Amino acid sequence: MRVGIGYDVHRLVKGRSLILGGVEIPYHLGLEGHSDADVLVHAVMDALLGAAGAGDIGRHFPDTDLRYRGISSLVLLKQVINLLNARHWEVGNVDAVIIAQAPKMAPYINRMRENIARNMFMAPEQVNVKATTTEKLGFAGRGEGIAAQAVACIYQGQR
Ligand SMILES: Nc1ccn([C@@H]2O[C@H](COP(=O)(O)O)[C@@H](O)[C@H]2O)c(=O)n1
Ligand SMILES: C[C@@]1(CO)OP(=O)(O)OP(=O)(O)OC[C@H]1O
Repeated sequence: MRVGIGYDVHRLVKGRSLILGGVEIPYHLGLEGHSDADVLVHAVMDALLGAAGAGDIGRHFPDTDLRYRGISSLVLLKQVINLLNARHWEVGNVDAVIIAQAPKMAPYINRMRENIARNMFMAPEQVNVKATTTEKLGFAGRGEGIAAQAVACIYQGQR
């Protein structure tokens, strides 16, 4: 069994959609990035790749590659799972936290969890998503960006 950690930050800007865990959240700002900038899914992918000793998302999906421009991060998540499965890794569970002063994530958490689990070929019970503010401290607290952290546990499946 192995564990991995993932952390990502994206800047909040005007003129972009706010997509977290594959859910489009109504808000006057969205996250800037080459892909859909789904910071939550990025943290989950990095946790999975880290657990497998397989680098990080920047290495697998470079932001200089036009194929990834505007892509749904859930599509990339599925590719990460396929990569892990090809190395005989199965995922035990994933736990993640979104760090955002606003908007309120609670109404969307279950859909995020279901989206992430579905794209990992897992049951929703194997995925946990949480949210916290930073009590208005730091970049997240000032609403300049959103961060996410994740941990993943993987194990070698039957060959
Ligand atoms: N963007 C957010 C942040 C937090 N929540 C929920 O509120 C609870 C309390 O947050 P604190 O930062 O004050 O501890 C937290 O446990 C989440 O359930 C949220 O929905 N969206
Ligand atoms: C996901 C990728 C895919 O091109 O693009 P971004 O959305 O910019 O995300 P980031 O976390 O900055 O880096 C990983 C990128 O390679």
